[in-house]
Amino acid sequence: MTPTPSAPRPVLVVDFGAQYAQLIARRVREAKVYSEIVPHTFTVEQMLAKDPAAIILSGGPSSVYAQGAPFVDPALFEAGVPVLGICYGFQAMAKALGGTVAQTGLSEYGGTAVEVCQAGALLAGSPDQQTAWMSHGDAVHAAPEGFEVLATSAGSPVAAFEDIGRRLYGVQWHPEVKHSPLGQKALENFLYQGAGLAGDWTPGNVIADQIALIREQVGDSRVICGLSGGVDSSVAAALVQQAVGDQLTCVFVDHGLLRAGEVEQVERDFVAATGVKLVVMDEKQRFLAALAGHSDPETKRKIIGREFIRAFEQAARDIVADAGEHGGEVKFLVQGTLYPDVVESGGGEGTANIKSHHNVGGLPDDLQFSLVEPLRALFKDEVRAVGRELGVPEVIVARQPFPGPGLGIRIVGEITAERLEILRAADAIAREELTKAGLDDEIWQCPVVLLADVRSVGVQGDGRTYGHPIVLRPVSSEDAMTADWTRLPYDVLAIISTRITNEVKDVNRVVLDVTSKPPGTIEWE
Ligand SMILES: Nc1ncnc2c1ncn2[C@@H]1O[C@H](COP(=O)(O)OP(=O)(O)OP(=O)(O)O)[C@@H](O)[C@H]1O
Ligand SMILES: O=c1[nH]c(=O)c2[nH+]cn([C@@H]3O[C@H](COP(=O)(O)O)[C@@H](O)[C@H]3O)c2[nH]1
Ligand SMILES: NC(=O)CC[C@H](N)C(=O)O
Ligand SMILES: [Mg+2]
Repeated sequence: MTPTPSAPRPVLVVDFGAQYAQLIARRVREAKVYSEIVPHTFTVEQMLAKDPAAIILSGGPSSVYAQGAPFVDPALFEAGVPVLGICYGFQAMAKALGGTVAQTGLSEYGGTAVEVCQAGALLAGSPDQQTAWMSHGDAVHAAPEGFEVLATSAGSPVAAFEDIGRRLYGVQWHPEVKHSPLGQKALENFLYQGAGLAGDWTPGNVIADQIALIREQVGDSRVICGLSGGVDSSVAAALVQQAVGDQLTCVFVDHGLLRAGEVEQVERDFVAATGVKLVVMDEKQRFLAALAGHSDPETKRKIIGREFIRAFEQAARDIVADAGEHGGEVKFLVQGTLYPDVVESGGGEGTANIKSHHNVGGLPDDLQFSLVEPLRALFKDEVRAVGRELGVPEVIVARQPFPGPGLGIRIVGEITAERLEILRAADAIAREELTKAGLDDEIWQCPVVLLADVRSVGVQGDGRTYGHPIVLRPVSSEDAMTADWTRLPYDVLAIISTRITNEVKDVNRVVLDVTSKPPGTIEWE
């Protein structure tokens, strides 16, 4: 498999199990510096192999002095790479370099007053007194030799420090959260002054770089793109089309797990809007047969991932056959894979496997295609920015996400044609009413889920029913890594509930999911 082309020199965020590692990476990108997350199990060599422009050590739940706590190899500080430690990362840095860290007896959670004794480079532009958002029980009591103490707070004798000569910096608080009003300023001080970075990266930079990389990777071969009509694959297809023109054919797989009206919409609107060559594969029977009898979410995801590839292989054979003797092999498969798909699938870099996204962790071992994934390093809102810059129509760029495995991961239980029909009907009603109420822009997406293995007693038309519940899962999010449930108006919920229970057979109850992510994920499987 040909590796995906490389990204620019990254600022690595080393994740010590922080709630906010993603957020740190995003804030760095907002400062126009490219950033990636790596697990703390990465060795110094593995980090340096990525040629980092700087390194940020994240917070984390452990205590640096506890047995088995993750630690920082002091060799990292000898490598000449600028480093910023945040909270746990700050404490780990202090300990590794000979400072002392202990419990203070005064934990600081939430907005905390910080006194800046000298601003130095890291806190340049900060007033003497500021509020910063803290979340810790341990504190640095003595800074390592060579460091200047920049700030203190009631519970943190050393709340920030720096060693300008060695380009090492640290803060006890969380500059990445919006509740630290001067947080972004401190991060930018680190990136621009501390690490001397230019701040000239934007998601739009990706376009020229990726077009060049795609040309280099693909040469004059034929390419297919798995196209769903969603944001990611549409933007990926637009990029590849700019790079290699009509070497590209888009392949839309109708796996029978789509929502009502979706095939028609992609066939008609997408082609009209973009002019791409599109092949539609009717693979409903293949997927249904392969999924029969399976109810475990990961098993379903792996089957769907595998069958997608089988369908792409068939499409590739068809394309070659159609082209006759003029046709070369189709060696490349373009996918609209994003950074969150990679992170959640375990990323192959030591992060936990939350769920196997069909296009990453769900790929079969015998994959023959080389993957072309120009958006693999980006978050969704960044992909939308790239799409807008490429001129992809707003109706596509602004679309709510819909997962590749579709309704297959929204039926909790075994997938059957009958259950798909029930869910498709309920989903169509929810979407219609949300659109009618003008709520589409307010929500990120609203999965509608059928609890196929659950039944409850109801009363309809004076008779007893024993039907299934439908779950509504409206969420708001910036990048799908974290989400909150959307507070939909009660009257809209009431209409949806009444219509679903009246119009969809076998459904006698509608429930609302009021869980944020974490702890719940957006989809139920
Ligand atoms: N029905 C489909 N036919 C062909 N390829 C698909 C289909 N569904 C998903 N894919 C492929 O899997 C990738 C991941 O799917 P995903 O749903 O994350 O992205 P998307 O559909 O492009 O965008 P969005 O997240 O906005 O729905 C897609 O980018 C596309 O390459
Ligand atoms: O293409 C996809 N293939 C998948 O296997 C998959 N699983 C989840 N999703 C979508 O990803 C986002 C985050 O979802 P979760 O909170 O459920 O992990 C949400 O937008 C989900 O709809 C998927 N998209
Ligand atoms: N948020 C953090 O990184 C906390 C660090 C450490 N666990 C403490 O309590 O001090
Ligand atoms: Mg999709």
